[in-house]
Amino acid sequence: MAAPLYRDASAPVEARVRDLLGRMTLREKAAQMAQIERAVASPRALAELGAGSVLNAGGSAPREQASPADWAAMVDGMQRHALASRLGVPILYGTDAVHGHNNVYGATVFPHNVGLGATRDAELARRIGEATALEVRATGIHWTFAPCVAVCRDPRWGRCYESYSEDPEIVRSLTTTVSGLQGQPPADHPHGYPFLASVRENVLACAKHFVGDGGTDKGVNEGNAICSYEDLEGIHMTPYPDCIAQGVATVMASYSKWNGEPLHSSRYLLTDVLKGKLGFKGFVISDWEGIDRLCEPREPRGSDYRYCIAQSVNAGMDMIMIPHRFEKFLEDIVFLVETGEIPMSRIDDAVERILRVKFISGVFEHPFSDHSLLDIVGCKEHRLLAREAVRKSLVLLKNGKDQKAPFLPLAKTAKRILVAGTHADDIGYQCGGWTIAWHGDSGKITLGTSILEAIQESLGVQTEVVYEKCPTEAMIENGDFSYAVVVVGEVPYAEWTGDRTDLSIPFNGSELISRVASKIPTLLVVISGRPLVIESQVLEKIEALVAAWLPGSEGMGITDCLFGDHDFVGTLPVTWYRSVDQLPINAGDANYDPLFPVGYGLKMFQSDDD
Ligand SMILES: O=[N+]([O-])c1ccc(O[C@@H]2O[C@@H](CO)[C@H](O)[C@H](S[C@@H]3O[C@H](CO)[C@@H](O)[C@H](O)[C@H]3O)[C@@H]2O)cc1
Repeated sequence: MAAPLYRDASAPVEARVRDLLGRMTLREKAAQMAQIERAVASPRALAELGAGSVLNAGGSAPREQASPADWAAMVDGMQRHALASRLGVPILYGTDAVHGHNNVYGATVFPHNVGLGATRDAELARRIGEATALEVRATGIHWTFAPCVAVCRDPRWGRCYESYSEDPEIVRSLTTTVSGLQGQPPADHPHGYPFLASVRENVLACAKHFVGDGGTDKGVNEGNAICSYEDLEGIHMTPYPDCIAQGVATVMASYSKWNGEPLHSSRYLLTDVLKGKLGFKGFVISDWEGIDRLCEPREPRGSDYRYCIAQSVNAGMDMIMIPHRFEKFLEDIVFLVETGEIPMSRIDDAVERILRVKFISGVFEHPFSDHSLLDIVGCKEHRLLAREAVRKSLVLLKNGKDQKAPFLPLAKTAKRILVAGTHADDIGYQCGGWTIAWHGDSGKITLGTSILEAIQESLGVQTEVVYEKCPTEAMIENGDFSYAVVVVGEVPYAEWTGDRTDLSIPFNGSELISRVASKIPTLLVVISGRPLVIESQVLEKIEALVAAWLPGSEGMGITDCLFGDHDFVGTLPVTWYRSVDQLPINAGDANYDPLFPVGYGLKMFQSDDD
C-alpha cells in the first residue's frame, strides 16, 4: 500500500498539511496544540496521547552538568515515543537558548541582548544566531524561544537585559538573529511563511513576547502597557515585521496587557494584527502557564481554566505552553470544541500552522539528533566569536579625569595592581540570568574565563595581580598599587525577580569604589543588565568607567579593550539616567537630561576619521 501523502517529502508542504490534518481525530489535533515540560513528557503523553511539543523550563536538564550527548539522548528518546503514536507525528522540542545554549553546561555563553545592542552590529547578531543554532542542534533540539525583541522603555523591568535597546530601530536592526538561527530565506520566499534552511545546522526561532512586553507601566513584569495603538505599533511592534520577513517560524505571546487587555486573549492583536495585517503564517505559542495566568489569581477552579483556554484559543493562540497539566488541557479543549465554545475551524487553523512548521523544519524526515555535531558545543571558534561580541559590547563612559590624560589603556608594565569587587572573579555573575539555572547563579556555574582570570592571562610575570573581593583600608593605603580595577554590579535575576525600583550598585558597591578610588587610580567596570545609579561623587573619584553589561563566559573580551589590543566601539543602547526619579526616561523625551544619552561611547584612540 502506498505511503500516505503526508509522508512524501517531495510533496508540497500545504498538500502534506491538508493530508495529515484530514487523518487526525479531534483529540489528536488538540494534543498537537499542547507543549509539555520535559519532566512530564512520558511515553503515555507522547505515544498514546500525542503531545505536539516538549520544552525544558529554565534550569530543567537531564541531570546536573548534563553533557550534550545526555541532552541528545533525552530528546531522541522522547522522539521515539512520539513516532510510535498512531500517525507518527514527531515532536518539536523547544528551549530558551537566549544567549547561547545557556541551559547546557560547557556551552558558549554570549553577551545578553543589551550588550549586543551596544554593538549595533547586525552581522554579529546573525553570526551569534548561527553559532547558537549549531550548539542547540548538537543536543538534538529543534527550536529556541529567541530572539526576545522587547523594546525596554523602563530599566526597572527585570527583563531589560533581554532587550537589545530602548530604541525600536536598534532592536529591529538586530533581528538578524532570526536569519542566524533559521538560515537566510531566498529572495522569493513567500511573505510570512516559516523558513528553515538546514535541518542539520539551523533551528526554529521564536520572536517574543508579542507585544509591548517592554512597555509596561513602571516596568512591572507581566504588567500593563498603557499607550495608544500608534505607540504600541511604532515602538513595540516595530521589530516583528522584520522577523516575519525573515520567515520566523513562531511568535510567543506576552504575559503583559495592553490597556488592560491580556495579550494572551487579544483577538485583535494575535489574529487581526499579527496574522492578518502582518501576514504571519507560522504559529503563536503561549508563554509558560500563560493560560493559567489569564485566570489569576491562580485558579484551583477547573472551570475557569477551561474558560481561559477558550478565550485564548479563540483569540488566535495556536500552541499552549501548558506545561504540567496536559491531560486536563486535553480534556478541556475537547469539551470546548464538542460544546461549540471553540469552532473546529479555529482548531484546524492552529494545527495547520503547527504542522506547517513541523514539515518546514524537516523533523518528519530527520527526527533524531546528529551526533557529528556534539563537539561543537562550547568549541573554540564559538568562544572566539563570543569574545569578539564581548569586546564590541563594552561602552567606555569615562577615560581620565582630564581629557588630555586618558587612563585607558591600562599599563601592561605595572609592578603591582589591585583587582577588587564582587564581580571580578565570578562566571555566574558575568553571565547573568537564564544561565544553567532559570535565574542564573554565582560561582563557577559553567566553563568560561572570569575577568580576573582574563587580567591575569593578559599580564606578564612582571606585574603582580593582587585580588581581594573587599580590600581593607590597610591594604588600600599600604598596597603600593599602580592602579586598581574594581568590578561590581548586579547579581543574576530573571523576570519579576529582577523588577527593581532601587537601582543602586548592590553589595554597597559605591562605598567600595569610593574607598579604593580615594587612594588608588581606579577603573570601574560595571556588570549589569541595565544602567545603575552612579553617584556624582563616585564618578568624580574614578579615573575610568566601562559598562560591560552581562558579557557571558568569555572574560578575555573585556581585557582585549582594557589593555588596548582593541579600541572600544560600543555605544549606549539604553539611556544611562542620573537618578531613578527620572524614570522612565528615553531618547526623544522632552527635557531629556541623562547622565549619558543613548549613543554615547568613548574611544581610547583617535581614529583617522576623527
Ligand atoms: O519557583 N517557582 O515556583 C516558580 C514558579 C513559576 C516560575 O515561572 C516560570 O519560570 C520559568 C520556568 O522555571 C519559565 O520559563 C517561565 S518564564 C517564561 O518561560 C518561557 C519558557 O521557558 C520563556 O521562553 C519566556 O520568555 C518566559 O517568559 C515562568 O515565569 C518560576 C519559578
